[in-house]
Amino acid sequence: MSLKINKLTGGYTGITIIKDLNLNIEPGQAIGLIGLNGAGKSTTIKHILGLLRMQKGTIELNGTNLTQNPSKFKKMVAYIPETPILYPELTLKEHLELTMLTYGLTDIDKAWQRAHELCKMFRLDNKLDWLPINFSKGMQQKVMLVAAFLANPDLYVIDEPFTGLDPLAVANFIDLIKEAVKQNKMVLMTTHVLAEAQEAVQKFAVLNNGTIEIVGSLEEIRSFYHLKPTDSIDRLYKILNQESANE
Ligand SMILES: Nc1ncnc2c1ncn2[C@@H]1O[C@H](COP(=O)(O)OP(=O)(O)OP(=O)(O)O)[C@@H](O)[C@H]1O
Repeated sequence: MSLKINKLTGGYTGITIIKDLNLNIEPGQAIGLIGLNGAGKSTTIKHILGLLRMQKGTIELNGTNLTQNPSKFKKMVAYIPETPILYPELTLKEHLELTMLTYGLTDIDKAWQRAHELCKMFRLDNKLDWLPINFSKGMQQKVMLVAAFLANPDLYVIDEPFTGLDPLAVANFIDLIKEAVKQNKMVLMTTHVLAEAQEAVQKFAVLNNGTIEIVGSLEEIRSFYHLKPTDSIDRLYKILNQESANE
């Protein structure tokens, strides 16, 4: 049981963005993927979601190879995008029903009990008949969260989780990630908000020049990039910027 990305090389037609990227996530591990704008965080995520064709390398989740068995692989993954993706013609209730169907949740009573708990947590419990057009951006994001945690997959892939959520929702979200980690789930989240992310993840992976330069705690990363104890962690981005300018 684990996510294993081995020597991934990929990107877009005619453009290589990711080069020989290796990353492992073990059960019960949450990793923050960090790097400058344009470093390739979203591109890496798109590869894990099977949305881009790899040029080289392999991606395996719990022994299932993404290229060889994409449908089995994708059922073990829930994606929480930065910009919510909802069906305009489906109500919140119908989105949740669709999630139950897609992820094969067979115990419907138990699934609805969990759905109600999650909706209550994000103050959506009296909005089951609402359509996405009636929701604010933050509320739409919460619908994505409810659906993902209802799906209860082995791997959560989360893009910039904290933008647009109120502090109460951020705290609830972090609690849900911690709970998932306790249940041996895996989490990969991209973020620029290191302080909040640090509450949810144990380690960060630094993406630079198309590859992962180091995976470690913020302390280990500080030491890897020779940051002084008095330096703010934001200085890391200045160093990465200089490194990519020298490439
Ligand atoms: N559809 C696309 N076609 C071609 N190039 C793309 C496409 N999407 C992104 N890129 C390029 O891929 C590189 C990595 O972009 P990506 O979106 O993965 O960065 P990121 O690390 O997620 O950045 P940010 O922090 O700004 O979200 C950039 O140079 C970008 O211009």
